[in-house]
Amino acid sequence: MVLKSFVEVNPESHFPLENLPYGIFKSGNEADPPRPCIAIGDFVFNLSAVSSAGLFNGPLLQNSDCFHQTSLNKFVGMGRPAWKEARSTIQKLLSFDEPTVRDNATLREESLLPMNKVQMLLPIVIGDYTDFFSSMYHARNCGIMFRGPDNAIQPNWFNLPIAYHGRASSIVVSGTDLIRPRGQAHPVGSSTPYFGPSRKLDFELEMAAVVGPGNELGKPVDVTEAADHIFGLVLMNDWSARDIQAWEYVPLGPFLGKSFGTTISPWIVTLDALGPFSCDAPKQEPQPLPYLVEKNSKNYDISLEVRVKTTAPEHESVLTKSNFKHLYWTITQQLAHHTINGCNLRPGDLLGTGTISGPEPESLGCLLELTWNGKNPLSFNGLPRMFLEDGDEVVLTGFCKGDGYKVGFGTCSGKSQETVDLIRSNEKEKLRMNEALMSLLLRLDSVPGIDPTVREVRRKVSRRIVGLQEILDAVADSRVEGLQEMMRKWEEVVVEMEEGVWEDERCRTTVEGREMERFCFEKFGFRCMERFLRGV
Ligand SMILES: O=C(O)/C=C/C(=O)CC(=O)CC(=O)O
Ligand SMILES: [Ca+2]
Ligand SMILES: [Mg+2]
Repeated sequence: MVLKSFVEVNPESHFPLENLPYGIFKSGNEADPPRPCIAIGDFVFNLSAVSSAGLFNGPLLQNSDCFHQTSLNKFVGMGRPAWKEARSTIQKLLSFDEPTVRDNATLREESLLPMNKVQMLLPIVIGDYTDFFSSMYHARNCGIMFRGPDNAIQPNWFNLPIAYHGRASSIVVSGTDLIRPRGQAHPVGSSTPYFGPSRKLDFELEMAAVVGPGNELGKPVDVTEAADHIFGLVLMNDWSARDIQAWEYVPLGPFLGKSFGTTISPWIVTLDALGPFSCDAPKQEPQPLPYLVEKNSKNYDISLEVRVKTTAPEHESVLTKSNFKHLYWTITQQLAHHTINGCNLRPGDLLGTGTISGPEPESLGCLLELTWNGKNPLSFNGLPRMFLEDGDEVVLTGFCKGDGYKVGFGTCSGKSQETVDLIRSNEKEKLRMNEALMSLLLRLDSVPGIDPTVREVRRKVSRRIVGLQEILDAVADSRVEGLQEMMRKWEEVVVEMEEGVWEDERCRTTVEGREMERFCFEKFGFRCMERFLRGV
């Protein structure tokens, strides 16, 4: 039976009375501090206001200040009895027949705020973040790509949940722009590594467990009690720069290829809300060692989807549809394994599942797999596409399907920032690009040009570099116009110059022309500059 709230909830909404996910919101009023809330339909329910009104009257919460905090850490650290008490109070207060909030106009106005009028922040202060590698399909695909089919999955993978220690400081909430990372890479077939913006920016469809009560240093959590240490789940995108990652990860694992950004959804859906959607986890063969054996090994049936919105007007593609139930290692096994050496977890720590790929080609959880490391481009709006470009917005979503309702996570989205936007907002970025153009001119000077054809090419390339400097200045100076207008003008100027200067076949076919192209790609790596320099 569908629970009914006095707050109207559309059947397609991710946030009915059965869900009640937790977040931290900031109201439009500058003076109001961030506060805990839950989502109900299109509203947030301010738990600080509810607590101030004395409505959390159970034994664990009535004298607690856990809802007057700027993060959920204190509440999640209180453990399952407090979570259950809060859930039952909130569910009652919001139910259709309960007059306490429904019929109190002042309290209603204070506690129920339209979601589109508030800003959602990171729900927790994340002290530590670990990312697992728990989908067998993902592990196998990566293994085939990197090591070939004969030893795709390393022998340890079936015996323990593999993970790496991630970077907590760069975890951001959905809606935060991402800056394309720069780093070292070493393309196959090249003799030297280069430095520049990543050419293989990727997303990873993941979910992550939010740790509730932690454990004392030296005291592992038993796998049968691990669920009591998990408050809930969020959607997570572990952005990955595949070129940087491939060059750096042997022998100590991922480092700068992943630590530049990780996005999570603002809503934490509790394990209590997910309970009705639990399902059997895959059978594990060989049976793991006793400390990882669960009597009931549970996953959750959560449908997941990734869409990408490109800068082409209104262009959106669904890239993949997967499901949380495909994970081989459960979140409780992950947590038990994490603590088995005595390592202590703390409230608010985040445990990523790893990329959640399924068995079908349509259920792969990252572009690395979907394009087979760039070998099989996808088609975006009719154009071939291997990895993410500036301005692409990646949107993860996920929900459980109940009978007449959904228990969902909302969205987890992030956009790789447009370079023009960066130039305008960041003086250092403009300087960096100017320096790159200057060094390009210097380098051009060192290309010998005795042959008249080469001299001619050099002259044309240097004119184009000067043209680029002018464009850069124009973009940076023109602060009054909107971004859209700026983009339109930028593209127009680029096209104009392409037509005017780069019409000569020789520029594209000479060694110098190709050298310039490679150099600019490494230095800038962004779409319009590349196209401009390539003249295509
Ligand atoms: O199988 C390998 O050698 C490496 C695999 C990966 O690094 C995959 C990866 O990006 C890990 C992740 O899903 O975060
Ligand atoms: Ca990952
Ligand atoms: Mg990442």
